[in-house]
Amino acid sequence: MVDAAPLRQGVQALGLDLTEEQIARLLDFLALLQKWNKVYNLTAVRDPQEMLTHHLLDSLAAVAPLRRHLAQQGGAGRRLLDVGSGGGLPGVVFAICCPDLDVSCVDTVAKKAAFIQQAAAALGLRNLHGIHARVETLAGPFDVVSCRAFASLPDFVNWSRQVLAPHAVWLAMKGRHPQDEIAALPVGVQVFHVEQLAVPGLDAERCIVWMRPVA
Ligand SMILES: C[S@@+](CC[C@H](N)C(=O)[O-])C[C@H]1O[C@@H](n2cnc3c(N)ncnc32)[C@H](O)[C@@H]1O
Repeated sequence: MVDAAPLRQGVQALGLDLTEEQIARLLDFLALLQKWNKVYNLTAVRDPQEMLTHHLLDSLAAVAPLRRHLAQQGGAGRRLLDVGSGGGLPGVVFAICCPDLDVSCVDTVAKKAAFIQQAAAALGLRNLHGIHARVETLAGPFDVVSCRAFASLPDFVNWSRQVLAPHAVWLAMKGRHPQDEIAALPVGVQVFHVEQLAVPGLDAERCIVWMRPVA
């Protein structure tokens, strides 16, 4: 089991405002991930401390930028699609931290989508859904389409373009600034912000590439 203290410290370092219930849900999610990873092979990361930094805090680093974007868009009832979500990263973390956001996690692997459904029930998250499909086959509309450790930026936008609502954006979590991938983006996709992230306890470069379609 992971102790709550390092998570609390990380959340504080990120300047995130989370309730006790949200902290408890994050810890419960980590416990579920550890338990079912042994059966389902959800992630290659097995060490509990590493799961905390490399998965939970890494995903939490994108929460403040996401909340800011949602606040700018205004209004509740927004829908996010997390593409190639695997064991639910960052989708489940977004669903816990943004209760007004409806989050769907899509993955081609059935047991991963089933795990998300199971996590939604176990954690009491009515705003979380697991979808077993290839993203290319989905229809939207979604207001935000996210991914982490998924594919190159050109593949990500080409495979998910059809699900975008009007004024929707892509939120791609990346390591180092992916200059080559940005240069290879198709015409009609604009990068409007590359936002650097600092993950507590992780000495690695992280960023969000924010993109939108342009006429
Ligand atoms: C490297 S994992 C990343 C998982 C998670 N996002 C993370 O950060 O830990 C990539 C995931 O994308 C899924 N995937 C690959 N191609 C896909 C597609 N076309 N549509 C949906 N999921 C896909 C794989 O099954 C895998 O679970």
